[in-house]
Amino acid sequence: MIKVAIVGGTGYTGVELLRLLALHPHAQVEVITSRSEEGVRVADMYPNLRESYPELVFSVPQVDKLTACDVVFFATPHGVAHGLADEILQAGTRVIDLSADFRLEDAEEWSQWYGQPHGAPHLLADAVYGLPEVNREAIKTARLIAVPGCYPTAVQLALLPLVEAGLAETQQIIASCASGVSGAGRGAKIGSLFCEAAENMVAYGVSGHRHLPEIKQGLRRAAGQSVGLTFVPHLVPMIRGIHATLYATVLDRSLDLQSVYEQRYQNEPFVDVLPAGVCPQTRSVKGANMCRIAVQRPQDGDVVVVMAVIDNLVKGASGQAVQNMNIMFGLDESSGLNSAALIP
Ligand SMILES: NC(=O)C1=CN([C@@H]2O[C@H](COP(=O)(O)OP(=O)(O)OC[C@H]3O[C@@H](n4cnc5c(N)ncnc54)[C@H](OP(=O)(O)O)[C@@H]3O)[C@@H](O)[C@H]2O)C=CC1
Ligand SMILES: CC(=O)N[C@@H](CCC(=O)OP(=O)(O)O)C(=O)O
Repeated sequence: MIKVAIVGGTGYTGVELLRLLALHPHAQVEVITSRSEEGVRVADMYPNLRESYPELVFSVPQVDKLTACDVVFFATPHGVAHGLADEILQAGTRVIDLSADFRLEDAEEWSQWYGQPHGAPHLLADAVYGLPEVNREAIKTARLIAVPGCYPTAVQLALLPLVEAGLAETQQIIASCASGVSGAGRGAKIGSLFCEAAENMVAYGVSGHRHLPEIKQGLRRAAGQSVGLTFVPHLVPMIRGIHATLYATVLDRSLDLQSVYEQRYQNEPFVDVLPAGVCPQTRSVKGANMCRIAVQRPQDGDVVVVMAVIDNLVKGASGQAVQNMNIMFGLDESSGLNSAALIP
């Protein structure tokens, strides 16, 4: 059994890790932290997990307890893993960070977008960007994983087949995306209140969202050159889900893009290219570690429209984190991750 610690167990991604790991045949959660809920039983805070974790209690983060485990997941706000990862790694425990702390290769760029100094630039060389569909080999031997952000997961998976093969113009790609409210975390914020978010749709971060440099970094690696991207996220009144719509100009209209996408992802357990003409729905991935993608070229024109959906808390965060753990520990990549989506 892999001994697991979760730092930040009361947040949405933390409890999603608990839910997924409860179904995992080769992992056991030994430590779960919360500073505000110290001493509270998981079973009392999350009754849906009563049978899975009857004894597990939230404790404050203590390095010796974390390093007694094989792997530590950070489901914490940005900057927390910077402060703790080094000591944990030095003790031989692996780290899977769901925050953005190690996603950008350039510490200076990170501090510009995140508004604080980078707390562990010396660890960046060890960090592997945990998008298995791109980095599977590097993940196998990694000690420190930077789990991609939710929007970056959907947008990159939607665009990779085009940019890797140089099939689209790469200077003016448009990403129009929508997220459910759980993407903003569990902390109280005006914008997450029911009366603000229900029956409403609003764009935000139009002048620059912190996921822009992460997406551009991934697309640059895939394309072998810098990519021009306009990224506009929206908040929509659902709890879970991301819907990404990408617009790009194809270089060759005669290409069968449906086949290109099907071939690129034919061996990927968690990417599903839908049949031609079918549009993906967020509810088809709710609770599942899956990205469903569709590609169309309306009216046989130059513009390709790619649509991708994920559950922000699963393939966009905790599910992808478990997928990384499976790869790092030499397990079947799908261990504990095969559940179907929840409908409705
Ligand atoms: N929500 C989403 O859809 C996604 C989130 N992410 C990222 O995952 C991370 C967690 O997100 P989410 O679950 O939404 O966040 P939440 O705000 O819901 O939860 C944050 C958790 O971190 C703990 N925490 C806060 N500050 C500290 C600290 N200084 N030291 C230790 N623990 C701390 C909190 O517990 P306590 O204060 O009691 O210790 C809480 O359990 C974030 O970096 C987020 O950006 C990534 C992809 C998607
Ligand atoms: C709806 C909403 O607020 N979404 C968050 C992104 C989700 C997320 O947590 O992404 P990270 O993993 O990069 O932190 C946002 O726009 O900042």
